[in-house]
Amino acid sequence: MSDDRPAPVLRAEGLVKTHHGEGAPAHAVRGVDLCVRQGEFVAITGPSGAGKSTLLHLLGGLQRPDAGHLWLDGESTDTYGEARWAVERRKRIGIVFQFFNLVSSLSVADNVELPALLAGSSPKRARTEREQLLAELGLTGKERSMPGELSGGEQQRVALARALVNHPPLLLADEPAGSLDSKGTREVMRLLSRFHQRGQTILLVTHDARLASAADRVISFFDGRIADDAELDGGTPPRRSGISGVLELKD
Ligand SMILES: Nc1ncnc2c1ncn2[C@@H]1O[C@H](COP(=O)(O)OP(=O)(O)OP(=O)(O)O)[C@@H](O)[C@H]1O
Repeated sequence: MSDDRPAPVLRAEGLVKTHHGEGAPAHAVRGVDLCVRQGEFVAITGPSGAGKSTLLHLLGGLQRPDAGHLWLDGESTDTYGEARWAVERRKRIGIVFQFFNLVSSLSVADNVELPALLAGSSPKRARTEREQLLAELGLTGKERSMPGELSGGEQQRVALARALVNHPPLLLADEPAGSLDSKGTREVMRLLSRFHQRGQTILLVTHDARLASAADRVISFFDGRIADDAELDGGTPPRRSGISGVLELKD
């Protein structure tokens, strides 16, 4: 049977992650199957402690699953170690976090250019990419500023520029508006929507259902599992596996 849907950018099967802290083990991700296709804007929403951030960390290779498999652009990540993950992430996955995670000792320009240089871009190319992105994100003139001199909203826009400078096929965003005021929140969501409209594949984690409504597919995450998966804006709804809440999206 032919399948004319866009190719999967990311596919996960049977992901499991338990955190072993001081108290009882936290079963943060209990078996997740997921497929994100090129051009999708997917929001993962759910209550605090549901396991959303852990799932995003697994999908971005920032943590390793206890069980399960993950493919990026159809390529298995099973054999990736830390170093390989760092290389692949630089090329394939941009990540923005709630608290920006900019390098405080580097200027705005250097924060944005660094991942491009690490990925092998020439200084000229890194500079051109940085200039274009900062202009697009309304940050022209802030190049020489240090992150601590910027508002939260501006810092998150710098983080967005840094995440996108290598044109990664996938953007992961973990509560990107979680530490912003309502103006900063609107701005970040507007920018995510704009990049999505241009074809950027985005996976957004948020506890805020209003922010999730900017996406075209919303996954409800509860107690380490996918409880619901819904297309908001037409398209073919993903297949569901019923009450277990675990998606079955085999290609
Ligand atoms: N590094 C860790 N060590 C121990 N337990 C952890 C760790 N990270 C997360 N947890 C636990 O795993 C569970 C899921 O946490 P996670 O941060 O993934 O949820 P979340 O849905 O993103 O929550 P929030 O919306 O509050 O960020 C929680 O019980 C949390 O306390």
